[in-house]
Amino acid sequence: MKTPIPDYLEEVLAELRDVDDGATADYIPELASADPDRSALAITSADGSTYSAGDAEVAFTIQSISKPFAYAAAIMDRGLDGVLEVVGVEPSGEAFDELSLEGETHRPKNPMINAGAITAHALLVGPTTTAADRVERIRSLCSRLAGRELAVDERVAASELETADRNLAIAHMLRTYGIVDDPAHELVEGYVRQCALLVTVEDLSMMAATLAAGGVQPRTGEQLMPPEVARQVMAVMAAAGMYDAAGDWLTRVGIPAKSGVAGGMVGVLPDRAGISAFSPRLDARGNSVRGRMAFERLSADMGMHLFAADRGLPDRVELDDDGTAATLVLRGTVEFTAAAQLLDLMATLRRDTVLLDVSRVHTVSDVGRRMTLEGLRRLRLDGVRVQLHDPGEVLPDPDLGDGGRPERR
Ligand SMILES: NC(=O)CC[C@H](N)C(=O)O
Repeated sequence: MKTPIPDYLEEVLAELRDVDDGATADYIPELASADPDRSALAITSADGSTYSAGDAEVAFTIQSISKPFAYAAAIMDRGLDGVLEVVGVEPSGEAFDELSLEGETHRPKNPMINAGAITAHALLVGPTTTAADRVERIRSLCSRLAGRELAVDERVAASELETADRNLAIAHMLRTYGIVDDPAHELVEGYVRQCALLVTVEDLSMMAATLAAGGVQPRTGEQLMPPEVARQVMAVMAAAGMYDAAGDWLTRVGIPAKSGVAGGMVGVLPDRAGISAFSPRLDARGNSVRGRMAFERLSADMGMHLFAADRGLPDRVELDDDGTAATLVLRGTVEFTAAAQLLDLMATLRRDTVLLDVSRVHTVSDVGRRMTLEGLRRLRLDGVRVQLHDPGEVLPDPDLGDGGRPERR
């Protein structure tokens, strides 16, 4: 069998295919000409499995999604206190490119709006750094987070620089209050090149999954930032990642997220997954229209709202295999992560008989149940004899779609 998660992501995208509200960003000429119909989704679980659908191979510029990662790098390079001295953590309730600072301190309100992001960029590496070293710092960190070498799209960077009056105004404003010292043009050029890093949805989901896993890149196992830094970044994303839509987003979708004007979007679910979407048409606030709708659907379907308190103990799955028959043992609470692991195991097993043992499971979420039954259904379609050991009835009425049931053991 084949794991059904990409099929599900395809289905979410298919449902959004006719949505053509919004428009590509027009203040950066190179972005205005992007193909607006592209769309893609990806999820990387906290254990490093990536599932994607749609135009997953298309690269686009990271734009503002670089901000949380540059903030992480600035904290690692200067310490949290050093960063908090010049950039706050309060939601601004304003547009991303607003020329605004806190009243008394003159700090930018948070690192997710441009004023705070340009300041965080200025903090990279150390006080006597060159512009090129700052860009290399963020490029190399993002590359290690994504698990492959990322490059700057110099055409997009050059195009944005031609129309960068607003960001230049922000940098000059920051200089007048002594928040940054470097020449405004140099800072904006570096920041714009940071925003022009080319990524795919799979890269973004892996970068987000690293935050979700407390700074450990789930595929390489490398600790790329201390857990406290990952936590700080995710908390600021929750407070301010969606700019002036942050409160609406956090209550409705419940996934700390960050969007970019090229149409990308990432979300983080601590201990669970990194999620990403791509679709270039933006709403008035600069967030991808289809991306927003895809996140709403994923959150609702998969029970991903951060404040839905129904998770219980961490879940897991184990395999007991004697060569002809395999027993899959689920434990704890079964929601997306354990069910995705279960489906991955089912997809690689080549056995005549598969017994699913749920005797040690205490709760199965709705998404856990649907994913588990779909896996059993697909195994049976492949001609596998499927059996279920469920003395506690945690999977009541296990209909495999066609009215059939697994054999009871
Ligand atoms: N929201 C965004 O993605 C904005 C990023 C863009 N480079 C800018 O600074 O205007």
